[in-house]
Amino acid sequence: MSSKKRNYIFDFDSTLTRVEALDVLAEITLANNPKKDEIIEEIINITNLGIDGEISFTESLEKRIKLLKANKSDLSPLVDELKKQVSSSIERNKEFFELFAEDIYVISCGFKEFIDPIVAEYNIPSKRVFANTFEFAKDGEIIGFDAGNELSKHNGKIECLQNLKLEGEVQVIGDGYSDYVTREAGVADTFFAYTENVSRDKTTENADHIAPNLDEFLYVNKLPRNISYPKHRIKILLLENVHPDAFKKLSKDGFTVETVAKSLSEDELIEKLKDVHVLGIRSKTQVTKKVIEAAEKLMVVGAFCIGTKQIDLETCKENGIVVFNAPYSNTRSVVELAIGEIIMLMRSVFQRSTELHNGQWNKTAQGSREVRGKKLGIIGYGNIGKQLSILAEALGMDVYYYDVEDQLALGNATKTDTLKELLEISDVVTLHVDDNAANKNFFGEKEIAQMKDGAHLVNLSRGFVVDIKALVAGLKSGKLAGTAVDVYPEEPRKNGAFYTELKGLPNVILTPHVGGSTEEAQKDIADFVPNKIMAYMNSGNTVDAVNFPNIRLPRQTNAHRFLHIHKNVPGVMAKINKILAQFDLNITGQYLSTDEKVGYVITDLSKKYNHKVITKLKEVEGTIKFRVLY
Ligand SMILES: NC(=O)c1ccc[n+]([C@@H]2O[C@H](COP(=O)([O-])OP(=O)(O)OC[C@H]3O[C@@H](n4cnc5c(N)ncnc54)[C@H](O)[C@@H]3O)[C@@H](O)[C@H]2O)c1
Ligand SMILES: O=C(O)[C@H](O)COP(=O)(O)O
Repeated sequence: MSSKKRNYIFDFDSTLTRVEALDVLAEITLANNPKKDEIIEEIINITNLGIDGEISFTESLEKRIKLLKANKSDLSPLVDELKKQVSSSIERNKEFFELFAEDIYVISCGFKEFIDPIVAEYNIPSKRVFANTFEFAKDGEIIGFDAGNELSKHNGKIECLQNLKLEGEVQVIGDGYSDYVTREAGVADTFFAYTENVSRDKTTENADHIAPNLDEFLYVNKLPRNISYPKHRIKILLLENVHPDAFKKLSKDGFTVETVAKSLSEDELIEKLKDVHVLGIRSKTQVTKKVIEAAEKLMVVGAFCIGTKQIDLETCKENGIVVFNAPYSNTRSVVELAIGEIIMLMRSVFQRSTELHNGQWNKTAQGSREVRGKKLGIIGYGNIGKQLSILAEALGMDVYYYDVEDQLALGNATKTDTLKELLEISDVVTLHVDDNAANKNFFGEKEIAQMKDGAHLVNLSRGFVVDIKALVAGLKSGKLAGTAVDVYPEEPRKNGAFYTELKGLPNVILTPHVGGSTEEAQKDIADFVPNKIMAYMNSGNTVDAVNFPNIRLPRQTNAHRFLHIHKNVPGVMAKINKILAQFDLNITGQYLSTDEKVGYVITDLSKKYNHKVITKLKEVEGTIKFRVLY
């Protein structure tokens, strides 16, 4: 903190509060006026013209007061309303106003009658509030304002500051013309454009700094604040058309979010991730070792899907990057598509449809069967396989399943001991194995040969699981009666041309990896993954992380939290605790979780401590990442 005396000059309307007070007063006074909306629009218009400097401020004030038709008795409800409308970041940093009470002034072109009671709650006495005052008629009607007050005039804040003759540096924080001209006029040293409630181009263009909230202002000035790091400084990049709800949710929480509709190549990703803290992807983006090692600021990767094999999870872990996914959100969508495709395949519906599209009527029952009573073989009885099992039974199918893990049979499903056994009896085989690399070409010539003649194969799992050449051969030879494929060994990064050897074969349903692409699934993912990201960024929680020791933390209240990620080698914890002891910290909680590679220790401590401890903790050999949260 600078030792030089500094004065902080706050604007009131749309800075300390979220609203323009006279607009709120209009809502009150015009509540029963049939022309209310028209008049309010006119008032807002006049307010903006004044704020932007398009008309003189005196003129704007005179016009508004005339339209308002307000009375003294309207001021009390106005104050009550304004109390509810204090800007969020001002509210959460009340402590700043207490600690720096002597240095804070409010200079406003609003009115002391409503400003004084609001800012009094922030420790700003009336004597440090400079604003206009109303003129009342005998019956209490507001008929004007004190025209002798400099703040009722054009450039009144400049004159007010000149008259104040403040010693030391003067910083002005506001959202409009009357604020930024103070710096131009030389009566303020620095102007902060305050954009938490409104952002005007002219104001931001004329600012030394743009402060999206008070957190940023306090951070830039190294002043005590309620949040360790302003959230808008944390950048989130969402790729691959992630549902817009994710953008909304993360932006609302204060993060700066950018979206890109497609996936990016390795080089593009490296370039883009230079200043990114959180990356959101779906199944296409390859987060390779090279990408991770170049992304120095990266803290979290959110897979807005189930699969995580596109991410080098180990390298992420070694670099202290936590990975989350959405293991359940799109499972129902996949199951519904699988059911639909099983029926379509067994009725040769796509074939009949293609014929008609080509102008050929082919009414036939050949190659068209009901699913009722047929045997469905599910390979991979996990989240998707199990749900499919239930729905298929509801349709009257006889369900068999094979899984490398011991899985409990749901409903009346029958477990087979071997894959061969399942293949030999099933009329339709459907693949729902996970995306682990060992499953590459898991289903090939041998497995197809073991299937019943005229059976069908469905693959909604991963493209590399099936040997496409063997599948094509199986279809061409007539061994298989049809197939539905949603996933391919190579998939393009964005929509456009695509080729597969399966193209043009009869009774083959091809879809472009849309098993999980439903509104419902994407919306659910856009809720689930951002919640995980926010829980980690805001409090350090790693519950459900796929590559990281899981810690569920209580919310910290009135404490600082040290989050230390380190290599899990002997002695690191001892060194950390030795440093904490040396600095005599008042520790209120400590949580540790490790795996064979990393340790994640969280220490909660009371707010007062020697900040040198942070440097010492960062210096501990084996430290991967360290951050402080409060
Ligand atoms: N097409 C899409 O849009 C889409 C959408 C969601 C999920 N998926 C994919 O679907 C697959 C299944 O997802 P899930 O959520 O059910 O996964 P899951 O992890 O819950 O279940 C997978 C099951 O497969 C079993 N398994 C793995 N390898 C096997 C093998 N060789 N033989 C037999 N069993 C094996 C596992 O033991 C596990 O029980 C994944 O590959 C996932 O990526 C695709
Ligand atoms: O892993 C998954 O959840 C599926 O493959 C869906 O991936 P997507 O989000 O890229 O459609």
